[in-house]
Formats: sequence, C-alpha cells, structure tokens
Amino acid sequence: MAALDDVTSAAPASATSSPQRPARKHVTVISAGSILGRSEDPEGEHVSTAGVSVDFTTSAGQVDWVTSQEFLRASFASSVLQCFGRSLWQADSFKYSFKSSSIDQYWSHSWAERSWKKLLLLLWLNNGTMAVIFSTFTALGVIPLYTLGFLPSLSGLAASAASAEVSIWCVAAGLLGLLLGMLLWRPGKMVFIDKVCLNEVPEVPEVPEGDGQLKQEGMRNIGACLKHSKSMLVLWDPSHAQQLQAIFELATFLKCHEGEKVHLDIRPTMLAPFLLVNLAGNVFIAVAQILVPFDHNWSIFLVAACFAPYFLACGCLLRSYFASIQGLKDQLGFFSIDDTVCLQCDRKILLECIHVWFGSIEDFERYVCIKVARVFSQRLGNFLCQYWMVIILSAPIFWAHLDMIAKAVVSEDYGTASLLAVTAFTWWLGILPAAYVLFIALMAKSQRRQLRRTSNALKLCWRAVPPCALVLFSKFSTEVVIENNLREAFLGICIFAGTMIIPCYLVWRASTKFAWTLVLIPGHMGITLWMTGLSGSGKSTISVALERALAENQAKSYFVYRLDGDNLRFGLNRDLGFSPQDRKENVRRVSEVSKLFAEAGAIVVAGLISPYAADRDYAREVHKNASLPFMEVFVDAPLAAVESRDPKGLYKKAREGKIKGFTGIDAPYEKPGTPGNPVFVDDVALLGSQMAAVFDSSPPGLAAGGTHEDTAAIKANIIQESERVSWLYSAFEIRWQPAPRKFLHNAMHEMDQRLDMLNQRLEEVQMPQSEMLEDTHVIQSLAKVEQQWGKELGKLKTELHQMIFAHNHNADLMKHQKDTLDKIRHDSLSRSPGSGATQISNARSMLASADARIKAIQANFQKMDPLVPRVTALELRLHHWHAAGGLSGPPAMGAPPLGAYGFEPRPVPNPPDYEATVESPDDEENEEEDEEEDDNLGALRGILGKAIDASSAG
Ligand SMILES: Nc1ncnc2c1ncn2[C@@H]1O[C@H](COP(=O)(O)OS(=O)(=O)O)[C@@H](OP(=O)(O)O)[C@H]1O
Ligand SMILES: Nc1ncnc2c1ncn2[C@@H]1O[C@H](COP(=O)(O)OP(=O)(O)O)[C@@H](O)[C@H]1O
Repeated sequence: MAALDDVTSAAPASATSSPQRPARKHVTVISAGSILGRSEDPEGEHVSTAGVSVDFTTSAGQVDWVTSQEFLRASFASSVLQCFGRSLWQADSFKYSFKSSSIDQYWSHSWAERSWKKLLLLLWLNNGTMAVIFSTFTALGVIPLYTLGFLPSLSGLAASAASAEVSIWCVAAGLLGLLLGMLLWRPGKMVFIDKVCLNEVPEVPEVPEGDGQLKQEGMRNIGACLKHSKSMLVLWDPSHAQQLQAIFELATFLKCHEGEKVHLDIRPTMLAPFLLVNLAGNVFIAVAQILVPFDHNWSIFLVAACFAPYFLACGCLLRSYFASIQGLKDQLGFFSIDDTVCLQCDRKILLECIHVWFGSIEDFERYVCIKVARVFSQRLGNFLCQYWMVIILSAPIFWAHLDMIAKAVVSEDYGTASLLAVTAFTWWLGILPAAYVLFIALMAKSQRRQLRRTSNALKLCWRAVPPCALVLFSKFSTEVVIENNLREAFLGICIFAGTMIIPCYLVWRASTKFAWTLVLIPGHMGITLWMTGLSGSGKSTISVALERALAENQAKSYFVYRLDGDNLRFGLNRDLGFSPQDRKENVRRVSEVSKLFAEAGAIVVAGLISPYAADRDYAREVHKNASLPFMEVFVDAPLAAVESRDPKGLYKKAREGKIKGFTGIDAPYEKPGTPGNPVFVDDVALLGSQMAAVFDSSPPGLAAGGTHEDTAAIKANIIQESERVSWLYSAFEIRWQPAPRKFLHNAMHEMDQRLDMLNQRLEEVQMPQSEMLEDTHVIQSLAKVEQQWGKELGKLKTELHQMIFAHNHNADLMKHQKDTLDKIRHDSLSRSPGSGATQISNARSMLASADARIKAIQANFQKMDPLVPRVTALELRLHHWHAAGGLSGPPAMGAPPLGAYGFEPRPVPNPPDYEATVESPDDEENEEEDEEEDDNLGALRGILGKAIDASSAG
C-alpha cells in the first residue's frame, strides 16, 4: 500500500487547480492486487481477500480486471431512453441494467452537464434517423389524403385567388411523425451508462455491502466495462476535460482498444439546443414558405426579418461552442490531474484505476495530453458538418415542398408539381446542407479571430450573408425558372438542379475542409535536444536557427529554450574550468537545468562540447529517469574545418600551447557512437522532421554562415535520432529501411537473369570444345570468353559484393531491432501483471508479429545465397581456362574474392551508401583495383622472366 500512499499524496483529493504545480514523486506501478488491498498469488491471476477468490482472467486467457462478472453490466438503449429517459431521472434506475459481458456502446458523459441536453442528444443520435425517415414517409402519405379531399385546405396569405388555398398537412404530419419516431423508436443496442449500470449496487456475495463498498467496487470495474465495450459515445461539454471520471473513461477506452478498429463518437451536448433551434427555425421557415408565397415584394423582407433571430441564435450557439473548443486546447494540452474534479465519483478509486490501466499518474497525464487531445481534435473540429445531420435538420423544408406539390396536384398543375419535386430534392440534399456548412465554417472562423463583444452581433450578421446569398440565389433562380417556363422547363429545371448541385458540392467540400482546419493543437511535450561537437563546429549557430524556426515559423509556435555551454560559463558555471571533472560537473548541471525546462514542456536546445560519452550518457539518464525524451545530435564538423574557422582564435592559441587541455587539440573528444536506450514518447519523429526541415529552408543563421559541409549529416542525424527515440512508443512499429531491401530484391533478380545469360553463352562456347577442336581454337574461344564476359563477371562480382555489404548491414539492423525486441520482451515479462495487462499483452502480440517479420525478411535474404556459389563456379571455370589455356593477363574480375564475405551477419565498418551504389556502381574503383592487380602480375612476370633468362643464361 506504500505505492498507493504515494499516489494519494501526489494527487490530493481536493480538486482545486494549483498555479504552482508541486513536483511529483515517481509512483511505481502497482498491481491490481495491491490496489484492492489483497494478496496476489504467484501467478498473479487470482486475487484473494477475506477468503474470497476472484478470477481476473477471461476465457481467452486475457486479464481484464473485472473483480466479479456481476459488474459487467449493460442496459438496452431503449430502456434508458423510454418515457423521456425516465431511467436517467429515477433513483432506482439500476433495475434497468442486467449482467452482460458484451456491451455495444459505452455512453460517457459529464455529471456537470444538464440532463435534458444529454437526453435530447441521445434521443436524436439514437432515434433521429429513423424518426426522420418515418416522418418523411408520413408527410408523403398525407399528399394523397389531401389531394383526394380527405383533408381540408387552409387559407394562405396570398392575394391572388389561385394561390389562396394551401396545405400545411405534410409539415404537420412530418412534425408529428418526427416526435413519435423520436419518442417511440426502440433502439435494440446494449449500452453501458453509469447512471443505470453503476450507480446502484448489484448483489455480489463476495463483497460485503455497507459503507458503499459495492459501489466502489463497481467503479473499480469501469475499466473492464470499457474494455468489453465495442464502441463509445461521449457526450461532450466544456467541463469534460475537468471531470476525472469522464476523461478517465475516454482515455481508458482508447488505451484498452489500441490497435483495434473500434468506433468512437464524440458529440457535444450543445448539439441538443442547436438541433432544437434549427428544427424550430426550419419549421417556421417551412410554414412561412407555404403561407407567404415568394411572389410578393414585401415577403422577402418578412422572411428575412423572421430569419434574423434564428440566425443570431444559431450563430451564438456555434460561437460559444467553438470558444469552448479553444478552451479545450489549454485544458488538454497541459492536462493535469490536479485540475480535475470528481462529481458523483470516488477520486481515490479512480486514481487506483489509473494506476492499473496506465501505470502512473504521469503516464495517464501524458496519454491525455497526446492521445486524447488528438482524438478530440479530430472529432470535434467538424462535428456539425456531417451530411446526415444536416439532412435531418432541413427535413421540414422538404415537407413544405411536399405541401406545395400537393397544392399543385389539387390545382391539376402537374408541370409545377414535377418541377417542385425536383427543386424539393435540390434544396433538401444540396443547397441547404451547403448553406449550413458554410455558415458553420464562417462561425468557426469568426471565433478564431476572437471578435470583440461589441461588434459580435454585427459581425455575426455579416457572416450570415454568404449562406443567405446562396439560399436566395437558388430560391430566385428556382422561381424564375418556374414562372417563365413552367411545363416546358422540366429539362431546364433538371439542368438547374444539376448546376446547383455542383456549386453546393464545392461549397460543402471547401467548408468542411475549412472547418477541419479548426482542429485544436495540443500543447507539446518537453524534450531535450543535446548538441555536441567540437568548439566552432556550429552548435550555437544551429541551435539559434532551430530555436527561431521552431518558435517563429511554425503553424504552432513551440516553447523553445536554448542553453549554450559557452554562455552558461559566464553565470551558472563560472566556477568551472576545463578539467575532465569540471566538464563532467558542467554537463551535470546543464542536464539538470534542461530536465527542469523539459519538464515544464519546453523544447530545450542545449549546445555543449560535452566531449565525454559518459557525461552525455549521464544527461540522457537524467532525462530518462524523468520520462522525458532526449535526443543527442552530433554536430559533426571535422577538426580541420573547425580549426580553419577558428572564430575565437582559440585553436591557434591551443596550437601555440597558450591554452592547455583544449578539446580536439590536447584534450579528447569522444564521438557519439552507439545510441542509448530509447525513451517512450510520441511525436518526436514529427518534431525531428520539422527540425530537419530547418536545414532545407536555409534559416538566417545558417545562410549567413555559408553552407556547412556537414549540414546533411546533421540533418540525417536529427531525423535518425528522433526516429530512434520515438520508435518504441509508436506502438512497436518497426521501421525497416526500405531502400536496401528494394535494392537487394531488384539486384538479386537482375543478377539471376545475367547469370543465366552468362551460363547460356558459356554453353555456346563449350560446343566447339566437345567437338574436340584444336588447341588453338580452344584458346581463341577462351580468349573470347575472357574478353567478352570476364569483365562482365567482374562487374557482377562487384555488385554481388555490394549486395553482401547491404545484406550484412541489414542483418546488423535486424540484429539491433531483435536485441531491442528481446529487451522489451524481457522487460515486459519481468513486469508484474498489475502494471498494465493490456500493454503487456499488446506488446507481446506486437513482438510476435515483429519476430515473424524478421523471419520473413531473413528468408528473403537467404534467396541471395545460391547466387554466390554460381558466381564462384563461373569464376573457377574462367580461372581453369586461364590455367589451361595460358591466356594473356588475369581475368578482369575487379571485386575481391566472394569467399571474403561470409553470409553470417557481421559488422561492417563503413556501410556503403546504398542509394549511390544502386545508381552508380563504383566502376572507377574497380578499374583501379584491376590496374593494381595488373601491375602486380606484370612485376611477377618481370621477375619470372628475369629468372628464366638467368636460368637459360646459366
Ligand atoms: N580548453 C578548452 N576546451 C574547450 N573549450 C574551451 C576551452 N577553453 C575555453 N573554451 C571555450 O569554452 C566553450 C566550451 O564550453 P562548454 O561548456 O561547451 O565545454 S564542455 O562541454 O564543458 O567541454 C567553447 O565554446 P564553443 O566554441 O561555443 O563550444 C570554447 O570557446
Ligand atoms: N552551417 C555552417 N556553415 C558554415 N559555417 C558555419 C556553419 N555553422 C556555423 N558556422 C560557423 O562556424 C563558426 C562557429 O560556429 P558556432 O555556432 O559558434 O560554433 P560552436 O557553438 O559549436 O562553437 C561561426 O563563425 C559560424 O559562422
């Protein structure tokens, strides 16, 4: 329980937000057993207390943290929603739930939000589509009743006698149908909602009732219910991120379904009033459309006057919604559990659950900052732009058209009726959705510009102009076509509908895209970028450029802090010299300062010579212990280059012996070599690529300093390092180098073909041999072979040699990956089952798939093996011919003997640049080697010749 005490002391029960957040203790991962105050058996699967044994494993053998199956509960959505959602109001709503290990949807909500909003939204989301279909068919069904005279006509406000009789039966029937559909439709899915499934206590014999223990036990099992849920619906409101239970539910759902395809729906509760206002507004417009025909000069002003409050109401709702999304950015980007509140939930139990599912509070917070924030940004950015929702909203306009069609049919004006049918669909499916989405996008934009309150109303009206213009334009053009062409214009109206659909589609596309750009950007995590390199290598220059690029030229500006070793020696480290001990202390202090800044969320760019690998490892360790990412970037400028720059004249002085112990001259610099242990963090690769982009965009600092000869290397280093750092966290996704693999595959194929060709040609050459030709012919043939294919074979060997290099290098990479996998496997096995069963089981399945991939790639590599003996055989044959035929000169095979490259993976000192080798095999080098061999043989011949001469003379 000691670990638990740590938790509670780290996260006080009072949920007040503290301006100065106390430094947290590191809480070790605790097992579910210790959380529940129980003793675990050695297997870790059965937990017992007071003689109670509870099985934590499912039939599939997975641990799912359910203390009793009784706590896995669900209710039918219809039972929750029936009778105006009475289960949500009643005290004894628990009776509507039942034991179920399968939950279709988990309904998560915040207790701070008003119940009517949540209920209305639930009704809308679950019954809305069916209700609209039902109501539209009801409205359609009314047309024959009206046209056959079963329903009376009403008097319109029109002056002309022809249009005096009108019908609003379709609108009325549609409305009634909508209401009945919403209230009476019974969705059959099984859902979990805490009010019904959790707030009361089930009868579990193992757990004694009293002091709310059962209720607490139910809370403990929330995670299991989330794990057993196939999808989730979040009823979001601005207080959501501050509600510990709500944010825990969402984070846990994401966590325990990582890598699975599950459905997550996040809907703001503000949708409920928005839908009500829109529905009411559209019904009003529909009725106005029927009663006040558009042919009156004054009617347009009347309609506009009626529109205004409706627009204002919608605009205000939308703007407050978008403002709350902006708030979410701060809430989640810098999420802290201390800032959350617990309404109707037990904070202590939720903290226990967080430890079970996330390992520690810090891990949970990080998960919320990164993963949950991203999910919100994806889902909430364009929530209203869904087509089906707008279709439901604008259904009353369609019903109004049905009424007008009914009226036209009664007047036996079938031409107008058919024209109206076309326009009804054009309006319903094209124009109105486009106008809606345009309006929403404009409201989002107005929020981003943060209008001042005084000008709000005016600007809102101004923003309403484009969608209104779109609507009015289509209305006018419809009327013009109807008025002027009537029956003959059927084709015309079809063309009109078609031409309206295209701009509507374009407006829709543009607006939804526009709304998408509203996505919130979560605050970034801290990270330290440790620049190491000789004095004058460019650490400061690159750091300044990075700082500027990250802080100024990004869509979101990062919080960057630069620590320069040289400058720090004037203050923090002024008492230090350049002895190894002092340099160690220098690095230690700067590491600690970097860690503090990174903890506060900064991207720290520290530039220190830090010549000793052990000191840099220490800096890495400091960050690793604080779960902070650390990237070591080697600013790799050679000594000759920095000495020629010598901006401070220090190298000169050092050479003259005026400065002692100068790095690179008479003090060592240990180049960075093997990478350290990866740190779990997300988005570092992205940051790395952004930083690497700095080198492409010639930032001011670098441009002024000219082109750094090692810029490309530094850039590659940053990318490589960031990939390495982010490697583990990115769900164990293993990045294989694609280029060498592709190269190997293609090269093997090509070489296979060329070997076939060579063999074929050799067979041709052998033909005369078998016919026992004279020696001279054989010698001539062999000379031809030598001339034509010796070089070819040499080239082939060179390529195979390069392939073997690539193969060995890839094998090294694989070995590295495999070692890391083994380490992870070892770590995961050594962790207790309470430390996050899901992570471990996920990790294990990923390890298994990674193993399978390694094996597959190894098998692929093995295909290269037969090529080597074939080339060697050819080589031998040529060699024998040489020996037999006494050809002049050695065969032109530039590459070293193939036997030199074993097929066992082994370290290659300087792996070749694969891209370069594919594109341009190093012919020059081969030729040089050829020449060298020629020279050697020439010398040998010379010696032999002299020996023969001497012997003949003797
Ligand atoms: N003996 C000796 N060796 C190396 N460097 C020397 C020395 N004496 C002074 N300087 C200047 O000090 C700057 C290096 O400080 P650092 O804190 O980065 O060095 S270290 O990490 O402690 O090795 C370094 O600045 P930069 O050129 O910016 O790296 C030098 O200008
Ligand atoms: N990319 C570059 N190309 C050419 N010269 C550079 C580059 N980066 C730095 N320099 C030059 O090298 C010198 C030392 O750079 P500086 O950033 O002060 O190195 P350090 O901080 O490692 O001592 C400066 O004169 C600078 O103009």
